Amino acid sequence: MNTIVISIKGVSYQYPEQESLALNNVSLDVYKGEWLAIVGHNGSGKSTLAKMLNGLHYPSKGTVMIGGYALNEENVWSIREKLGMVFQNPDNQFVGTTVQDDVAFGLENNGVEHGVMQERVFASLEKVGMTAFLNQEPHHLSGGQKQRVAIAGVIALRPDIILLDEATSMLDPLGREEVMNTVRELNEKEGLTVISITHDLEEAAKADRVIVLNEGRLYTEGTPQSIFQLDRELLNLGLGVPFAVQMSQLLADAGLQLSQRHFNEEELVSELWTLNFKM
Ligand SMILES: Nc1ncnc2c1ncn2[C@@H]1O[C@H](COP(=O)(O)OP(=O)(O)OP(=O)(O)O)[C@@H](O)[C@H]1O
Repeated sequence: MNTIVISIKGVSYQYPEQESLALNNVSLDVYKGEWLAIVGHNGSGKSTLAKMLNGLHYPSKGTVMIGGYALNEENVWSIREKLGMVFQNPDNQFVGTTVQDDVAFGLENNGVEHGVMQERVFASLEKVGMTAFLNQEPHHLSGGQKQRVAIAGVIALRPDIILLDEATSMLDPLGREEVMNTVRELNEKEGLTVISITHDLEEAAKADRVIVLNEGRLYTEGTPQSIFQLDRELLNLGLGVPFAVQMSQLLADAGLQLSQRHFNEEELVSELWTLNFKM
């Protein structure tokens, strides 16, 4: 995991007519094949960073390199081939009248030959477990299914990096799990580099590495384990530690040693279930 696919150096960004910086001297690297979560309270700069990585904003100061290209107007289309985005609202992302038309849209725009396009559409839908819905109209799907189709549309274009900008925040718990499992498979089996921008720390717990933004600055970074140990500091930043982490800590304080620190309720319950309590 040592190849750098994104390098951000000393980046600042200021919106016109805003006094404070939306991004303030941010430096970070993203490594090939990792799953990086970027978390932060409202207004911490997450969306500004996501938009920058998609070439919608250019740094006021500093440099961004993505897949070997410097971020500038000349390279923006090459960069968008390397980095695909999935956005928050599943309903705003559809352009096709059927699932397969939708996934084919980007390929058609890129002039991919018909036979190749059909193969890629099918393969992409297979990777997200949606081949049974080829001819369905997208608006008949659940939120989680819609986001999986959106992901298929992105991976059909074969990017190296996928950026999920709050892609699960409008979904119910089942939809969230569906999307997260899909992303995990793409990350593990296909080696896709994943950046997930989220305010949900339970989701961030699934990442290899977490970056915390606060008021436009990189506050800290580390494994989910090390970030959750910040506990009260996270609360001060407006970020809640997941319930399972707090509960595991309370149980440990009360003398109940669990085999590991659990990040979600299902894992915690499945261990607690196996324990025999002496009354
Ligand atoms: N289009 C805009 N014009 C002016 N200021 C903006 C604009 N978008 C964001 N900002 C400001 O930039 C700062 C960072 O906002 P940003 O949306 O990047 O944060 P965020 O972490 O994504 O927040 P949220 O979780 O609420 O989306 C905030 O102070 C915000 O008010």
